[in-house]
Amino acid sequence: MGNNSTEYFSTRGNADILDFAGVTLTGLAGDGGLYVPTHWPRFTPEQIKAMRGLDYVALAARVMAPFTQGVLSEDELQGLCKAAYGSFAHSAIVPLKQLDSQHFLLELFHGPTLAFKDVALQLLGQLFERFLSGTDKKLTIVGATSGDTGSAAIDAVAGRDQIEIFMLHPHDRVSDVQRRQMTTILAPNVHNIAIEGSFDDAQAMVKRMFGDRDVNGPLTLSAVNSINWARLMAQVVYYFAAALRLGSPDRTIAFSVPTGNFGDVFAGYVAAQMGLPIERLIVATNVNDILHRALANGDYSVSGVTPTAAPSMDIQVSSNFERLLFDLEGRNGAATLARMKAFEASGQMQIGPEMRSEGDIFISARADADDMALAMRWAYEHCGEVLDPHTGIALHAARAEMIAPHIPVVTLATAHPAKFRNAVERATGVRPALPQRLANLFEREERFDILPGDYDAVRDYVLAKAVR
Ligand SMILES: Cc1ncc(COP(=O)(O)O)c(C=O)c1O
Ligand SMILES: N[C@@H](CCOP(=O)(O)O)C(=O)O
Repeated sequence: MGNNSTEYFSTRGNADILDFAGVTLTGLAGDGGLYVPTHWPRFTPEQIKAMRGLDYVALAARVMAPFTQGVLSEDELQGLCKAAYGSFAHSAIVPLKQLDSQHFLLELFHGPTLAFKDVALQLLGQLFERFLSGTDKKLTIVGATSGDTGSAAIDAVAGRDQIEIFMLHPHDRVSDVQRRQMTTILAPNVHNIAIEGSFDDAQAMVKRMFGDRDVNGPLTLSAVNSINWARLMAQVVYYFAAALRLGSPDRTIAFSVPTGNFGDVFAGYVAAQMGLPIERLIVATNVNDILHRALANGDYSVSGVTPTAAPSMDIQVSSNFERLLFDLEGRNGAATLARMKAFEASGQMQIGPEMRSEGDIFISARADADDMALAMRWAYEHCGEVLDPHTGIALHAARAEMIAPHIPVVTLATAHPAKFRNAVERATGVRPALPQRLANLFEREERFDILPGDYDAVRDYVLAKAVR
């Protein structure tokens, strides 16, 4: 690690300190915690003003450079971002649309797999290539998906020589388009596993494999989920992009974010720590509302996962909430470790009012099926916009929360509506067509294995199939 490298430590305080290349390749910290930079870098208002007019690639490199210091220069980052975002179907990469006098949509779904995950995962694919090339290292990626991370990660690494990927999704709980986007990629380094269980079960198995010496020893594991710091870092950029277009830093902005694993909205929190004037981050959940309960009244208690029409948000245990808890605990690793261990044992955690008030940039709202459908209908009938269900939930929250009328509220549009054609048709009467690049998706051959929701079965499968 170079002397001036940005350093990363674990939220649980008991893992190796790494530089940017180290955290990117490692994924989950050795003590089970999540890596974060040892301090949040901060831009002055003048530095943010100087970002006005940069195109997305140049902006991305400028915003991310403080996190890659000592490992990648801003110029090197620009080269990687250019390669990553070349496959996006919109020249603005993340176009911003106005809905009414206060509300805006930030479209994050113009990447190859039609969800916001591409913004980070296309870059992560480039980063892996950069850090592995010239070495004889081989990475085995184990990931869990409730529908979108899976295809975006597979697209980013399919066919790469030094990487093999095992992606777990909950059987029959993702949309047919989402499943086919993963299971029709037949590259030999891609393994799709449908597990009998929920996304939470899949995510727990993935984390357990990282700590299992019988797996993470013979294999060198890495992560594509948002437990990997590089994922979040790339997502910080679009908060800057939207806010700059709306007049930041001279104006404060609110964002409404459809939330499941707390990664996307945590990236907004990071943008605020870096000096972007964010008025509020609205955490929008579906009926799997643990985050809404936690932020509204301190009750972070797990209940069963209910399948909904917004399946990518059918999550209860939100990985990145630990990164927020770490900050709310005053960045105290021992306190965070004790809190997380107690939660893992009991499935319950109380967050006191003083601690919640430290995180008062967040507000939250929960949308049920009717709220979601009404918001989707409003967007279609009043603005001519066909939204996917996840975006519908965030738009419901954006309109329900009382944000002062002079503050623009940007709803993150996280997926293309065609990924959820049946739910969109039920809500709006419109059946969105698949974009040209996926037009023959339903004619392609699928390949995946179905496994019981049992850790040993999944671990044995990975060990048997992985090429060492
Ligand atoms: C379309 C869509 N919207 C929202 C979310 C929730 O994002 P996060 O898990 O980062 O909170 C997901 C899943 O990550 C998703 O796929
Ligand atoms: N909603 C996600 C769940 C995984 O979240 P991640 O951001 O941690 O990868 C999905 O679509 O897979």
